[in-house]
Amino acid sequence: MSLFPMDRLSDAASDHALRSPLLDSLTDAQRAAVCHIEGPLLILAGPGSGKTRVVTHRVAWMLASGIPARQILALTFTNKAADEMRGRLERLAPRQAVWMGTFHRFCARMLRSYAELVGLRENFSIYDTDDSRKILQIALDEEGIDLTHTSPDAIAQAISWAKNNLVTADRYEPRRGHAIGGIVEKVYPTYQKLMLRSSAVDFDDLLVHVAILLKENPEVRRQLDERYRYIMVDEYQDTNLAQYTIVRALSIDHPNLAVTGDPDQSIYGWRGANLSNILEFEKDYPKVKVVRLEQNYRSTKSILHIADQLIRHNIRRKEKDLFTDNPQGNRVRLATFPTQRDEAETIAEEIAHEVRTGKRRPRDFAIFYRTNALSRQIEHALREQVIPYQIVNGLEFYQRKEIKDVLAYLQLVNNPRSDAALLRIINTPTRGIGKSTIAKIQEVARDRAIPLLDAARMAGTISGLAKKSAVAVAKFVAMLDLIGTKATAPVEELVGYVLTETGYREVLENSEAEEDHERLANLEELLTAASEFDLRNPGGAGLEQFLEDSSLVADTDAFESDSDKVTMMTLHAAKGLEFPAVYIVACEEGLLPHERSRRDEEKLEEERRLLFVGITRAMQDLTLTWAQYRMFRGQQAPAVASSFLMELPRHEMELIGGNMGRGSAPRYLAWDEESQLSPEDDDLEFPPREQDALIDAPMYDDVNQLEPEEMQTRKAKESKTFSSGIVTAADLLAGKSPSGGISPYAFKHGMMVQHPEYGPGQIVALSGNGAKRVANVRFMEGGEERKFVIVHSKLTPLTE
Ligand SMILES: Nc1ncnc2c1ncn2[C@@H]1O[C@H](COP(=O)(O)OP(=O)(O)OP(=O)(O)O)[C@@H](O)[C@H]1O
Ligand SMILES: [Mg+2]
Repeated sequence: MSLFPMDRLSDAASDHALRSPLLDSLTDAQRAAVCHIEGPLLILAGPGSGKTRVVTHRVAWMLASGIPARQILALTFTNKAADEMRGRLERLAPRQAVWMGTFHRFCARMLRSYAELVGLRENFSIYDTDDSRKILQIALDEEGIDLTHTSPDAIAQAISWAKNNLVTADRYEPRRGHAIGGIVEKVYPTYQKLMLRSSAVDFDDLLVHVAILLKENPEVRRQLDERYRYIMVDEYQDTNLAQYTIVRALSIDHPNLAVTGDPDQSIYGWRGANLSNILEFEKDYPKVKVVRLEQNYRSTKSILHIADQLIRHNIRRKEKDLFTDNPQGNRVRLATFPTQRDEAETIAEEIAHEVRTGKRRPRDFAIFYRTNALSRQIEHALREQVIPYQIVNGLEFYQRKEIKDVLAYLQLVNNPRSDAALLRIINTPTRGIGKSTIAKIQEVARDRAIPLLDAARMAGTISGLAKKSAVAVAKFVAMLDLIGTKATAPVEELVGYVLTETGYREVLENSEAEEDHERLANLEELLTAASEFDLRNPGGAGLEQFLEDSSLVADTDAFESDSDKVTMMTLHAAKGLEFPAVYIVACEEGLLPHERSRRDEEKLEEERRLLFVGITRAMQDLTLTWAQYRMFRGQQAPAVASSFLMELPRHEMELIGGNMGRGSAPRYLAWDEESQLSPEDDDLEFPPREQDALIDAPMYDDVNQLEPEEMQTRKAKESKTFSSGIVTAADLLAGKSPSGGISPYAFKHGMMVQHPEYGPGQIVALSGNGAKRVANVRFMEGGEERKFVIVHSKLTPLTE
């Protein structure tokens, strides 16, 4: 590319900078950041201000300045972000081998070179959550721990938390009062031991191993610091201690570290991200140049204003001003729906309408939600409208059973020590190796501290093992060895071989079941993925890389930015992206903010940032929605509008009940004028956040997990339930429940209440969720205590 003649750059860089077309499209502040190459740099700025754009341009600028591509490292939070950056860079400076990718990918790559230094083999496996849970279970069994009061998930999370904070197994000390600490203390070292024995790592290990590697091997650290002289980290606000340590270790001799971040968009605290990493950057690197970007290029004034009003409610933040020269745009919409079904169907109809009238294309739309389970109903509605959509959750494909099975065979070929892989397929497809046989093999492995496959090889000599079983195991081992002979074949060939040799394909082909046909189709898709991989890696012997790629598919990877489809994703996955029209659904208490944050102000602030991230993805149109009833564990439960909605300047928004207008006809309820709040209603008090009674809002993670038949009955129930109590949006926003009473969450412990028959009393206990929320009231007269299901009761509060 001849845009930036190198010889003119060195001395008169800034002069040249003003003339380079590469820099033309940047503001002064952005240009200052792009051209600051030597020394630490902190780009601190709000959403849509061009941080990511600066990183990309900066890479192009460095290349133009003569810095070799191999010295540049750009770390992103998601593969998607890296892909996008690569795409942008390709346009600015084609065919340059700059390393761009996620921390996890970078660490996987480092570990391949230095595996032995951390006790792994070069061909180590990367276990996904499923596989690591299997190992955790073995560790629990080995330690003889029976989980009664906690779950493997909770233990796994505690271990993950420790790892992200670089607390290794030998240094783990349970916190006082931490209920599961004692279990973690026992099981964490065993889990690690088993992982090493399998020559496997979990996602967190990738980071921890590299952080420790750099800490304990000064020479390696020095070499890598030398190699990666220019490092950039986008979304730095979401780095955890392990990531921080890695970046820091690589920027000591060459402190050319540029990070971008927005503390208001820090949304991974629950995973150990540490906001102080960005806030203390200036302390770590006293000579840092700080660049602030204040202009937003993404959103309309309306959208930006709403975002700003929301985030102001966070106390733990530095205030910053963001402005935009973009037009005012449409008002942000706040829509209330009777049920989740209405919500889904109306959104789908509206999108269909805009697509059919040629106003927008499917890819202009994005729908965000707090948890994945919320997507099902919307998917259904979009399918009904024949609108193409993609769910951005790459795990989906690689999490499918048949895919994981076949990958497990490949994993064993690549790393015969992989116990999780062996356990997965030793009897899949069924080949007469039962549970007790597997248990015996496990016993031998444990006693001799050897991998399961090695124990399986000894089947003939294992005492107490029936001859038939021993033969089955021997056959299995022989088959694996046979597949192993193809290890260096192109991956597509190897996959095909596995499908035939194991009988996997045959079993599915002979099956009448529809789902087995679907499985076959998925395996065809895997073959396609393998052949594409082979094309990209013509050298062959790419099995290890293929496995690495498929296990590092994070949930934002499946995003196809070029395809013309509506995008559906969680708010977490939406980070860094932008769309012309955005819907954020299910803005309800218990969901957003999530139930988990209910008693923790810091977590609540993180939830608010999450909504802030969602809002600031929108370029032109933004709609926030909630439904008065949502299905929860098969029951329609009354929902309560998110307290965050109450923090928005509703008089500046378009408030809609049920029907969202814009061309589509009202479908469900004739919401009248009343349902729209007027500016004076702004002082309506919706259940104050701090109150205790705002608890127990249901968790919706398992909403929509129902079987189709069940769905039918539920739907019938749903419409029945709903018709029994319709209230206006205004009522609901005011905190009134569908029964016409006050929201069950407006009652708190100790509150004085009035009952028409029993007179005044005090709430002495509260329990249950939503429609089943119960208050125990002790009445003044006679001191009698009575229980009430709040939504059906005639209780009214006497005190606020
Ligand atoms: N100087 C500019 N001129 C024109 N468009 C710009 C400029 N700077 C940024 N943009 C555009 O604004 C949008 C937002 O930029 P970008 O994604 O880099 O912001 P960001 O700060 O990384 O946002 P986020 O915090 O959400 O990740 C992009 O479409 C980008 O191309
Ligand atoms: Mg960005």
